[in-house]
Amino acid sequence: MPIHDPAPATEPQGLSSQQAAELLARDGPNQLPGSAPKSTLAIVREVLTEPMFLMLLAAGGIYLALGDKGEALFLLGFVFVVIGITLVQERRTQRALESLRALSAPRALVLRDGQERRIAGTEVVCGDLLVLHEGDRIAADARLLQGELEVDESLLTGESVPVAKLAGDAAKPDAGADLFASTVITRGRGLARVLATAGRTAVGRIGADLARAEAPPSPLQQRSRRLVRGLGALALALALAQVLLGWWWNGRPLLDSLLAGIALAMALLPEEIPVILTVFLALGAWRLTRLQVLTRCVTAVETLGAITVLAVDKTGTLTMNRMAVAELATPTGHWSAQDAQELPEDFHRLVEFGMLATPGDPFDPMEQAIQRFGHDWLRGTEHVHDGREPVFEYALSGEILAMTRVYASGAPDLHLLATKGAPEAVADLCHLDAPRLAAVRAQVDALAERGLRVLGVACGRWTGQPAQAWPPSQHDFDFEFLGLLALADPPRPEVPGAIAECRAAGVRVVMMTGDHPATARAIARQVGLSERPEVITGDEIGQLDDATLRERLRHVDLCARLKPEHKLRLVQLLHAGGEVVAMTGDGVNDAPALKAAHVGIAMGERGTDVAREAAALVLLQDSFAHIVAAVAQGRRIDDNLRKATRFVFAVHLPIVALALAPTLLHWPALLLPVHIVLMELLIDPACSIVFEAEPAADDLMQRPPRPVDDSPFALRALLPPLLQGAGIAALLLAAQAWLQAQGWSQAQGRTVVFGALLICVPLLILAQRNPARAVLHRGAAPNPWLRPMVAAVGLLLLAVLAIPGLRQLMGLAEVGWAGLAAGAAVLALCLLWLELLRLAFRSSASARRRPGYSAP
Ligand SMILES: Nc1ncnc2c1ncn2[C@@H]1O[C@H](COP(=O)(O)OP(=O)(O)OP(=O)(O)O)[C@@H](O)[C@H]1O
Ligand SMILES: [Cu+]
Repeated sequence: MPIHDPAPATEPQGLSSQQAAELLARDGPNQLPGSAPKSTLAIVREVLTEPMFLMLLAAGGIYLALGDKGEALFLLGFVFVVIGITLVQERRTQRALESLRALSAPRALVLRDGQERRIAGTEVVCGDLLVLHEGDRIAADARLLQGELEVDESLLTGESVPVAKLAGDAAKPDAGADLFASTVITRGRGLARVLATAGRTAVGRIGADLARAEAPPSPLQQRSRRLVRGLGALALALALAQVLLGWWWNGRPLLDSLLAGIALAMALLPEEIPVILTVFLALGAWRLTRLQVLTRCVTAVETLGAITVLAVDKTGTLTMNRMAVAELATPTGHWSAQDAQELPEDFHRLVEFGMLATPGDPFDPMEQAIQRFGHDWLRGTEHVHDGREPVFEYALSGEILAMTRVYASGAPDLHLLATKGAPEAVADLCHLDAPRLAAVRAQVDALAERGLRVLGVACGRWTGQPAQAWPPSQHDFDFEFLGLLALADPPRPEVPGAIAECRAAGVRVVMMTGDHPATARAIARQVGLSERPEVITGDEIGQLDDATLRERLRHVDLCARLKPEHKLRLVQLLHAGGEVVAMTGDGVNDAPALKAAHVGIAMGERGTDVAREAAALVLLQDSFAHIVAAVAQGRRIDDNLRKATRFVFAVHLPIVALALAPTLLHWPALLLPVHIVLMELLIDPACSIVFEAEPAADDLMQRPPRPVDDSPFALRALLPPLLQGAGIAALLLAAQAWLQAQGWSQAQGRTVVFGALLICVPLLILAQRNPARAVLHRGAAPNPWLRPMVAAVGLLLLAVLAIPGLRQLMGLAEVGWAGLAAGAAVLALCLLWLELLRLAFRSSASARRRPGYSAP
């Protein structure tokens, strides 16, 4: 093996875009079969098996049997309306989910026309050159041509130990250079040529189902399922009671009683609840994409609103990740780039070895900054060694925060070493004596205090037999300490505002960084993250037991020099302490912590595939402000979910009461199936469209996070709407009784009651909006769907009152001005009841409100 680097013959070009397009057309997209979107047919089939639909059919059938063709046609006509609404809703939801899936589909970095290009994984074709980095999921079967990799192939082999891959020949089969689609690179970089795509890959052949396993149901989903099951059973029992009571007790014909039972069951079935959940979360996720936040796990949308701790890394999230070397320090001197005209000779060796310790064409912005700096300030000197490749490399590891590159020299058994890394680690490698160590520490602190990221640089020589066995550790060399490179990375301008917003919202922000404590503290001060200067480091964390660490965590917002396993432990401890934790991360090693957090957030721009796949959310633009905006969006969705749930309960109670009470009171039937179907037709879109579009409350980010286990289905949450509904039911029943006593016909009474009930739908929508405002108050941010909803109710009412055929079909009668007056009076009383309830609950709520948020 030659010691001197064989210069690459030509720069690899990759395919041309035209070749790639032709190959794509010939071979088809690089996609494993499976996961096709739901077809219209499947949706229709789903609708056809829904209880609501079956009951509509049954009711229509009974009307036919009774010889009431008009009613039968009317109900069967609704069947189509119901299918239509469901289809539209499903399509909306599906579209939202599909656009998410398309965005989160795997991507690949390829060389095309000689340029690196990031394309969708499905567009990779045979012959493409893949540029591979640590943390990538390989897009297709390929052969490694350049570089060295370690790959996790557990997906194929079940073997969890990473496999080493060495560059091989593109033409010859070579097991050591073969890469397989869907396996993950855990270390290294490389260039590989694609050999097979789609179903022709190794995974494709074994038919592995890589579609992400469905996430387990969230607590909210579990609760809603339990509720739906309970209400369903109740509906069945009450409907049965209704039939039997009507038949035996009231002596009505069986078919009539059956109709009444079906009507009651329709009113009771809580089919809106699951619809609300799916629609709100799916559309919520879709709305988040507009904030450049991609949702990989839809239930995270709901958890976002309950976040109490936001654990963020520093570089790229709080800062711009736009690094530049700002200052240099050697044991004897200090240099600052500001106002400098030239770089004195004394600093040349420091910069030269800083560059030698860095790949020539680096991926890491920090390393790019070092190369850029060197090229700017050492231009024309003999210290720049472009194109010189090391013969061996020691990578950065958890144990030693430094990396060494080994170069061949002119002499056959002499090698030059260049090292850079965390200053402590480099000083340690150089075995500095106590006074020199103290001097370096003072220099590091002074630089870090200004928010700079500090790296130590050292050089070394090694005389030994090359290429046979390299010493196992960097500690086996002798190094000479050259000095410090200090890099500036300015804070993002939007971060201080976003952090203030978090504080107002009762969300604690904790910094978890791998950087030096003093740098962490300085950046935290610059962005206003914490007034508490205390920093806890990874080493300290390693020495504390869980109880002590949890106690410390209450008072410390800054965690520095963390390794990934520390991050995992911190997240778990916060979790165990009752916090709801969102955490950002980007590296391969961050994946476990991202999974452990309630909401793992991967940084899309610099994040690895592995981090993305472990996270629930992916930021398409790495900015802290987007996270905070997403939290606000999560809170809004949670609010609206609660409003819609309250509405469902409030509006169904009067319907149920008006269907059930007449049987118990020996009255003739008041609400018929047609009425109930008409009501349901209004309720469905009210839930899934009007409430979904409800704008955020003004105090959304000024109140503490909701408790995690605060269920929207708890009795405490449902008491106000149940009382609203009960009051309205009582008023409507009283109206019917009073009108009958005044000698109005049964149909006239029903007309007044049904008309009032219709108008109560928009009233009840308004009543769920903001308890701080009167029911009829116009909110500051209007809901675009409110007017159409009110108009629809008005038109419907007008139609059933004014069109004689329709009126007769619905069992209604002309009521005249007296009827209108009676209806208006009932509605006024309903409104009064809603207002009284609102005021009562508001004062009890403000008495109960917790005294502000106190940091745990
Ligand atoms: N390419 C590198 N070469 C040498 N040292 C490095 C390199 N990358 C990181 N280090 C050292 O390792 C330390 C930890 O790096 P790490 O990448 O874990 O930080 P981080 O978690 O990215 O920090 P942050 O939270 O700011 O994003 C750095 O402070 C630096 O001293
Ligand atoms: Cu309903």
